[in-house]
Amino acid sequence: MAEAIVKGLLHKRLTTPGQIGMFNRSNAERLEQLRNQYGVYTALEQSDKEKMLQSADIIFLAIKPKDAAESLRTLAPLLNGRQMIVSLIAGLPIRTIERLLGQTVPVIRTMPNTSATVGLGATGLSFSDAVSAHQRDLAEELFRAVGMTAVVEEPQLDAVTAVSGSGPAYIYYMMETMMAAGQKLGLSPQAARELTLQTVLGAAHMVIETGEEPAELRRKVTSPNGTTQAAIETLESHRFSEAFMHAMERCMNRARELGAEIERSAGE
Ligand SMILES: NC(=O)C1=CN([C@@H]2O[C@H](COP(=O)(O)OP(=O)(O)OC[C@H]3O[C@@H](n4cnc5c(N)ncnc54)[C@H](OP(=O)(O)O)[C@@H]3O)[C@@H](O)[C@H]2O)C=CC1
Ligand SMILES: O=C(O)[C@@H]1CCC=N1
Repeated sequence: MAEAIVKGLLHKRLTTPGQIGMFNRSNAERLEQLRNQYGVYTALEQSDKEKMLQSADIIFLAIKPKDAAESLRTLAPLLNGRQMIVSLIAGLPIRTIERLLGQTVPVIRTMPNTSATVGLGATGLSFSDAVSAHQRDLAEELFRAVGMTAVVEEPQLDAVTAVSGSGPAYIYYMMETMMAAGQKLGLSPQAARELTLQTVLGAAHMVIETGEEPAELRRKVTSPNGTTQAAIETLESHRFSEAFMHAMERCMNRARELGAEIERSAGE
């Protein structure tokens, strides 16, 4: 996810590689690849990581929820009151970030998605009380450079995760199935892939460019007693819509569980 944002920011020329520093826990090969590909600074040694954090204006937290508590505890003594923290971590509440840091700092909690890589990301944002108007504008500008943004109340970020954070995976899952089914029905792998891709792209563009609701556009594809009706009825007989609704609820609840797990470990 960090790479998606860096790639998007550089592509839009919102910053320069020399203003970006990246590090991870231990994967030197991955850092070398990022340095070669984007020209960003990277740090391997602990002392270099600390210097990078101390001199940063904006610190992006792009670590997995399971690593959040330890990382935030390590980060706490390196803060100088001037940095702004931007968290991408699913489910992790601002209050837990502040608790783990042991201080009140400007925290921007976000839920982006990987489509930021190609400038078509969708990011939900919420702000802690310590975030100034200027910092809000800056954060929105950063994420607008890689797609669209929506400012929401913090609890709604878990719903944003269910819709757009994890959303690309649902579409890829559907595409995988459409391609496999196309092949099973006799198309070549290439034809099944190309037709699926163009169908997904075209459908999204139709909603954007006609301004019509998906339900209306679907109605226009569905001839009475025709092929589409037969397909949709089959999906409904398998409770597709209900299953999808359950999946998204489960996604949102999982984000909350992840946050609660970190909160528990913050108290230990
Ligand atoms: N992937 C997605 O589509 C989205 C992800 N997110 C959120 O983004 C976050 C990152 O996810 P994702 O990019 O998929 O995960 P990745 O596993 O790809 O990246 C996590 C990175 O964190 C590094 N890391 C772990 N512990 C530390 C540490 N103590 N200090 C420094 N670096 C550390 C890892 O380094 P190393 O490899 O060396 O261990 C790795 O580079 C998650 O919290 C996720 O919820 C949000 C929206 C979408
Ligand atoms: O699967 C995950 O936990 C992360 C958060 C949103 C997308 N990927």
